[in-house]
Amino acid sequence: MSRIEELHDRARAALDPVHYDYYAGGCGAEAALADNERAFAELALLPRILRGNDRRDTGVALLGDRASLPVVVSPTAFHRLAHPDGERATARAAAHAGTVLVTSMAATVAVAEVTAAARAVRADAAVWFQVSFQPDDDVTTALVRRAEKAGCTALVVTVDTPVFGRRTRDERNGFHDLPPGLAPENLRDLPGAPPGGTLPITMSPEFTWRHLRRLRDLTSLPVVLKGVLHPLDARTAVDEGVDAVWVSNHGGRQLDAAPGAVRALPRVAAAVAGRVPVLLDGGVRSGADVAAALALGATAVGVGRPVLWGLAADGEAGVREVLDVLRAEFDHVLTLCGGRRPGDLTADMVVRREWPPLPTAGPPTEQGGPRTGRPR
Ligand SMILES: Cc1cc2nc3c(=O)[nH]c(=O)nc-3n(C[C@H](O)[C@H](O)[C@H](O)COP(=O)(O)O)c2cc1C
Ligand SMILES: CCCCCCC(=O)C(=O)O
Repeated sequence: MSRIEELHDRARAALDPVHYDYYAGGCGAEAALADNERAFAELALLPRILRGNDRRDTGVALLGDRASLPVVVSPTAFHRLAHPDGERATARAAAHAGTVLVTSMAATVAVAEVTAAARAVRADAAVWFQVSFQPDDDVTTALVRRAEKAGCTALVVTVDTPVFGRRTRDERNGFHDLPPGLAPENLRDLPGAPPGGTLPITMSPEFTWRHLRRLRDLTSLPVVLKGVLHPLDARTAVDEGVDAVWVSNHGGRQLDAAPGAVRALPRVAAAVAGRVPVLLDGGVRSGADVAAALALGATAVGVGRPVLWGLAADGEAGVREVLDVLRAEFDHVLTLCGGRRPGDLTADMVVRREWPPLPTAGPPTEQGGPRTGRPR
C-alpha cells in the first residue's frame, strides 16, 4: 500500500462518513471517477538510458510563478470539514513544498487569510484563486477584486460546471449544507448578499466565451481555463488569450460519461501546440503518474483528493507528506527514466501497458507455442 493510500485510510477513519463521501465521491455511477486512476494504470514508461544525468531539477515555471515540483494543489472546496485549520493548513503545506495552491471560491477560509498563511511561510508563496462565473457580473467582479487584493498571482476559471454533477453519495446521504460554524467565506458580503451573510454559488449553462472575454478585460492576472477536455475548446481558449489550459473532468464529479482526464491530454496538448502551458488533474496518485502526464504534454499536474486525505489524516503535516511523497517519487522516476528535468520526459516514452504486440509472435505452430524467431 502506498503512503498516499495509507493517508487515505486514515482520513476515511477520521472523517464524518457523510463528509468522507462528499470528498471521495463522483457523479452518477462513478465511471469517470474510476477511469481517472485506471487511465494512468494503463500507461507505462519507456526509460531512456546512459544519459549521464547526475543532478536533477524537478522545478517548473508556471505563469509568473515557479513550483519546485510539477505538482500543484487543485482547488477543492470546504477544507474545514477535514481539519479545523482548513485551507490555512493546506496553504502552509503548499508553501513549505514550494508549490502553487489553488484556493477554491468555495473555501471555508477567506482568500486573504489563505494568502497570509502561505506568505507567513514563504514571502513568495504562490496562491491562485479558482472562480466560477456568476450570473451577476458584479459578483464575479467582486470575487476577482478580492483575489487581486489578497495577492493571488493567477485566476483559475472553472468551466466544467454548467450545472452541478449528480453526486450519488451526497444525494443518498442528504448532504446539502455545511455544518453550523462553517461557511464558504469568499462568498460573504458580496453584492446582493444579506449583511454579514453569504451568497449561494450559482451554476448556469448560460455562460459563453463572452464571459471569459469580460473576465480577461477585468484583470491583468493570468487566466487559466480549468475543465477542458475537447481539443477544439483548448484551441479556442488559446485563441481567446487564456494563459494556460487545465485538462480536467473535475475529479469525475460532473459528467460521468467523460473519459479519464489523462486520456484527453494528448489531443489537447496537440491542439495547444506549446502556445501556453497545459495542466492536468484527475487520478494523479504517484510520481509515475506525474511523469506520464508530463511526457504526454502537461507542464504540471494537480492533486485534489490526496491533499484532502493528508489534511484529514494529519493537518498541515499530512498535506506536506503528500507533496513530499510525490516529489520524492517523481524525482526517482525521472532518474530511472534518464531525465534531468521535467522537460526531458517526452511522448515517445509513454506506451500502453498492453503495448506493443510481441513483434515476432505469430500464430501458434504445430509444435504448440508461437514462433519466436529464436533458434531452437
Ligand atoms: C471534494 C472536492 C471538491 C472540489 N471542489 C472544487 C472547487 O471548488 N472548484 C473546482 O474548480 N474544482 C473542484 N474540485 C475538482 C478538483 O479541482 C480536481 O479537478 C479534482 O479533484 C482532481 O481529481 P483528483 O481528486 O483525483 O486529484 C473538487 C474536487 C473534490 C474531490
Ligand atoms: C454549492 C457549493 C459548490 C461547491 C463546489 C465544489 C465543487 O466544485 C465540488 O466538486 O464539490
